[in-house]
Amino acid sequence: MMEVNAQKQQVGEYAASLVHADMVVGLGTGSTVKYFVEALARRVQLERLPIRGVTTSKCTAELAQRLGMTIVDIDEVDQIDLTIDGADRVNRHLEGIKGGGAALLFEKIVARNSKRNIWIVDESKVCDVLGGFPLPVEVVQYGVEHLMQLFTGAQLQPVLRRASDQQPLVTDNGNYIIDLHVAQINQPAVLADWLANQVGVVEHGLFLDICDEVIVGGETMHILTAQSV
Ligand SMILES: O=C[C@H](O)[C@H](O)[C@H](O)COP(=O)(O)O
Repeated sequence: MMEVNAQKQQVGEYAASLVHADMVVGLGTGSTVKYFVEALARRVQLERLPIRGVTTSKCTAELAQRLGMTIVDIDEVDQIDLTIDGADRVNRHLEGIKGGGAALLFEKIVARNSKRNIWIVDESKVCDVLGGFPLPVEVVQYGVEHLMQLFTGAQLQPVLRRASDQQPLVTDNGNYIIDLHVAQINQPAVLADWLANQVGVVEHGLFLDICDEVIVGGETMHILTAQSV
């Protein structure tokens, strides 16, 4: 089996080849997207590729700017042509769990405003039923303990995400993340609706009806589409 980082590099570099001149490109977040941004920045330099990027986190914005890419605010563009992002889990219906890197809110806003969304993943991320990775939920800080109790009562096994200093992790938007340790999410749409309706929840990491294609790394890199299900 091809090593995981090699797969991330493989799909990141392939995704960079999908970008064309004059595109507005959504730049996701994470260790897989890092390879994509680096490869795209090389194309920008070598080919003088005129593109503009919209970022999904401070981390990606810093990387892209350091590599010389032109970054614009999402409100400066009418639409994003193509967004390339990673995912923590994806099933064969192209539904995913995202937010392992705490960037789910901006990622979902960028995705919803993109004409086309492509995810790049190593093969360990593909599953039949979503699960096996905690589902991140971004919540406002105020009243977080009450949300924790609500989630506990709903058998969602919540854990407040902490930073390396053991303080609650604060997102780019000043919120907290609660990770729900659900072994299998059999009805993602039902859970997504329920989460979206809870006061204090800003956004959840279930990305449904968003992704158009998934590029999966491995010895035989392949592409999952809605048609291939
Ligand atoms: O918040 C982070 C994002 O949703 C990432 O795209 C996701 O966690 C995948 O990251 P990685 O490529 O590092 O596994």
